Amino acid sequence: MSLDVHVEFAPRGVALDLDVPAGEVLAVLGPNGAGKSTLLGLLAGLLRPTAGRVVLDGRVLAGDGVFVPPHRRGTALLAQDALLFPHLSVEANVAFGPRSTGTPRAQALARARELLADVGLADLARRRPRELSGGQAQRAALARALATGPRLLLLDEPLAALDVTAAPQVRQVLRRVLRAPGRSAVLVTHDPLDALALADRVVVVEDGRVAERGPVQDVLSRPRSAFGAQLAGLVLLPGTLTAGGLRTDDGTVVAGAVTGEAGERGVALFSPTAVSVHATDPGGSPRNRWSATVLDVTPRGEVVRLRAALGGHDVLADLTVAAAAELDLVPGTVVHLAVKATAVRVHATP
Ligand SMILES: Nc1ncnc2c1ncn2[C@@H]1O[C@H](COP(=O)(O)OP(=O)(O)OP(=O)(O)O)[C@@H](O)[C@H]1O
Repeated sequence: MSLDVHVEFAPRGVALDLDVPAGEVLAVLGPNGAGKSTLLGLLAGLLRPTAGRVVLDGRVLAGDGVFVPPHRRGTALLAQDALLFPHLSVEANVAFGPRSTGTPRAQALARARELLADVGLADLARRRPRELSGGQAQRAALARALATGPRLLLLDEPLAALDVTAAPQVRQVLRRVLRAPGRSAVLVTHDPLDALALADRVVVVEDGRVAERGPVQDVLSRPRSAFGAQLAGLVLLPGTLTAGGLRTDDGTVVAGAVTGEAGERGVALFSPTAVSVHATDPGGSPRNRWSATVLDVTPRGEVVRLRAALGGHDVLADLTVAAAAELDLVPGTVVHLAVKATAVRVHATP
């Protein structure tokens, strides 16, 4: 599967160019109203482009006078809310798509149970949707989306409606499902962690246009667009997961809350506001204490942003102007950075 998109939707000022090579997951990030949902609508066949084309695997889905309706596109959409049929059991919800395209009942149910097992819901197959938690319902909706055997999965903020305990579980399930061979997807999200954990590449959409694109870690660590820069409020340290965090390739040990298995590649991520800066090793409770070399200092409104080299990586820290004045932050100075382990998220990446 490969997706080639060059579309306009004039009523909303949207004109987007993007492609998804076979087997890749593309994250679409951008501010409110940028055109992300419009893009998914154009891909799913809910909106008809005013110009341009959507081509999936060499087949024109929209454009050149062609408009393939949603149910014939080979795409499946997973929305923020699970939207399960309330009167059907979970397994009947999952079997619904295959049944409606003529798959015999027994076969559709068998496939539904397999998919429910894949998303960790084998034991809940006979329940009604109202008897599921939000995270379980979203996993059932994912199984239902997969049941039609889509060539392209479209995910619209799939974790946004979930609470802080359910989101990591569903993110893990999504990660496994999206990494299955040959699976391609477009994932609209607000959360850079979703992009890091689930996607190969990212496009940042602003004002209906692609503002930047590239591998997720590149865009998030060296953003060029305004929205990307907003996300770049984050520090990203790539490395290998350990039981309690991550070790970078140059040996920095980072403690944090880990999602994933020791030995997997991943990133540690934290906010520059979580970093405290000291002239001498502060000792004490924060579990992450590193020495780093000052690269530069930039005023940013109320705070001063310090960029320092930690091994081969840049770390950012936001300090008050008073704190910055007390420290001698000239380039080349060695400073001590401290970050509480509770402020650090470590996640496996594709
Ligand atoms: N149903 C609609 N009718 C008319 N205009 C719309 C409609 N939905 C969205 N728009 C407009 O189209 C533009 C793109 O909106 P879209 O919903 O695609 O953005 P988005 O990036 O998905 O935003 P969000 O992150 O808030 O969901 C915005 O200017 C929006 O106001």
